[in-house]
Amino acid sequence: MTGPAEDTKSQLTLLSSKLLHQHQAVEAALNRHVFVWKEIEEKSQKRSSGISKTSRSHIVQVSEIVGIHKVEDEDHTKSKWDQKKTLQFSQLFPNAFTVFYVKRTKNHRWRCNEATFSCSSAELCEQWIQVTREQLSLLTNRPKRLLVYINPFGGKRRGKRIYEEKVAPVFQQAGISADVIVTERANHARDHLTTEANLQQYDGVVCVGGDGMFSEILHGLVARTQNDNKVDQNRPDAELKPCMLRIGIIPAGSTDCICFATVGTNDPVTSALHIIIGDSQPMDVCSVHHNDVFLRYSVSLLGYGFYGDVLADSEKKRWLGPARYDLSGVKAFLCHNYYKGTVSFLPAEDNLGHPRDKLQCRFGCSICQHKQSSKDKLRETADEETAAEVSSSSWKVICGKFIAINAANMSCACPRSPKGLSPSAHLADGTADLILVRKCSRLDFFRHLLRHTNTDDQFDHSFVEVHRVRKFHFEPLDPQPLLLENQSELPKKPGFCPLGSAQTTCIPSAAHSSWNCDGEILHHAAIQVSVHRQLIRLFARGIEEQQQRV
Ligand SMILES: CCCCCCCCCCCCC/C=C/[C@@H](O)[C@H](COP(=O)(O)O)NC(=O)CCCCCCCCCCCCCCC
Ligand SMILES: Nc1ncnc2c1ncn2[C@@H]1O[C@H](COP(=O)(O)OP(=O)(O)O)[C@@H](O)[C@H]1O
Ligand SMILES: [Ca+2]
Repeated sequence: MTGPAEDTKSQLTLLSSKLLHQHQAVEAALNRHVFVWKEIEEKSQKRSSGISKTSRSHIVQVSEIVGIHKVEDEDHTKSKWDQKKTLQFSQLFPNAFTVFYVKRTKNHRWRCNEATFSCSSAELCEQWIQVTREQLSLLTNRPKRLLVYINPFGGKRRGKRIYEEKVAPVFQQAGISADVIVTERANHARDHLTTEANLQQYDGVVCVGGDGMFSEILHGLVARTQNDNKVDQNRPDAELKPCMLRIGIIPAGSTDCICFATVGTNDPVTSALHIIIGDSQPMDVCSVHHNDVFLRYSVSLLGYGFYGDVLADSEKKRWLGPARYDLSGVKAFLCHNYYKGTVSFLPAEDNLGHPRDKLQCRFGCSICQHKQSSKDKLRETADEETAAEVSSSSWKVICGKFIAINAANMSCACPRSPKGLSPSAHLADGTADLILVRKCSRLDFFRHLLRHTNTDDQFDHSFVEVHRVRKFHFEPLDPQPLLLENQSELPKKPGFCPLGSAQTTCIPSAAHSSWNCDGEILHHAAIQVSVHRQLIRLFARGIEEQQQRV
């Protein structure tokens, strides 16, 4: 908190002078928080026109300045054409500097804007650059050195190009140095982070790829942190140590749900700018165990049934790129499998809201800032038997036939479904939204799916229920494959689903489905899941409520 004296200090003008901007005289000023410039009206102009126009002023937050540079003859980050223009400019106005800053555009996209100012002397130009850089150096949340992993095969295989053409130039403008590793195999990044990387020299880790690549970084960093702190990941009740390094995501994958749900868009330049200004978004992580053996962590979707089947089928179609999910989605929809099982869960406290309360997690979300009380903690650490004594609202058990069981630890918003699987799920509240879709007709399931793409409530169906939970377990019931509808019409080849007929049936490839854990297949159907509140931090800020324009 800043007191009144501190407030006055922060508003003190550090530098103020008349400069030239786009052939127009401006009064520019810098204090600890903002850089402002205002067009100066020529007196003679005012008199002759007889109208006093309000002069335009521009305000840039210091926290959103990317960098400041002297206009030099040579700038290798620019194209040949831009270099030529810069050369001409610097000959006309020798003492000029350019400020690079964040500009908000449509749909949560950010761009790096620039404004050039020429000064009356070389000394003044140097002074502007030096004082502004001093202010930027006071912003200690900004990373200086990053470790970057690029998956060259993610999404449309554009990761390397996206990094080199869109991200590296802005990192350079911001004075960030990056050590880049292009991965050579799956789990290369995870293994390097877990055992090899010298993490002390970095202020953050960046992944260029999709949700699968993010998952590698997550597993590497969390495992490394637990190993360093002697925490046993195999214990489902272990209190995991939070990771110190923040993670940045440059989206270059197929779904990009983690980036989309934490930034509001899947745009590489926007992500790079959130990294540069040092944003920080805490995030919950689910740990998944099978019989006291650690399986994986998840931050977005843990899906059994429909999304598990989509993923298992899509793995065979990787060559199709992002379209594999649509094809496998249609196939799983037509197969229309359901699975028997028992779900038990520990509901979250009422003060953490409800999946249907329409309170979406946004920048500065108050639900995510809510501190857990000691009573809540006690209730959470108690097991199923003793929990009943601690609180009346303890573990609940539901048996049934499910088309899908989805645990959304965050909204899971992505370009396919801009509001996500659970539009009101929170990024950092210590809970996940558990969505149970019971056996229903194909038409009803289609209606439910369709509502993920429009504004209708996907939970407003008799066969769907949703709970906000801190932990849950799943136990599959039936060891035999479940066959739907006309058994007589079964195709001979297992796993083959004839397309185009609503009456056709499909043999599930197994009695059980598999779990889709952030895009990775889990081979155990019986799992125990706990949400670990704010275990990691991203270079993001959550989705901004209103578009502010500079
Ligand atoms: C009728 C249209 C229905 C559209 C329903 C869309 C719901 C989409 C929800 C997506 C949640 C995504 C959660 C994130 C998962 C990712 O971690 C994970 C890995 O991502 P990566 O490859 O980038 O590493 N991605 C996925 O598992 C992909 C899930 C995508 C599922 C797409 C399903 C499409 C269903 C189409 C059914 C169409 C029925 C049409 C009948 C004629
Ligand atoms: N060099 C590599 N070769 C093959 N697979 C890789 C490589 N680097 C990462 N992977 C793996 O590729 C998978 C998909 O990566 P991801 O970046 O999420 O793309 P997509 O969104 O298209 O699935 C992940 O499981 C990751 O572990
Ligand atoms: Ca959550």
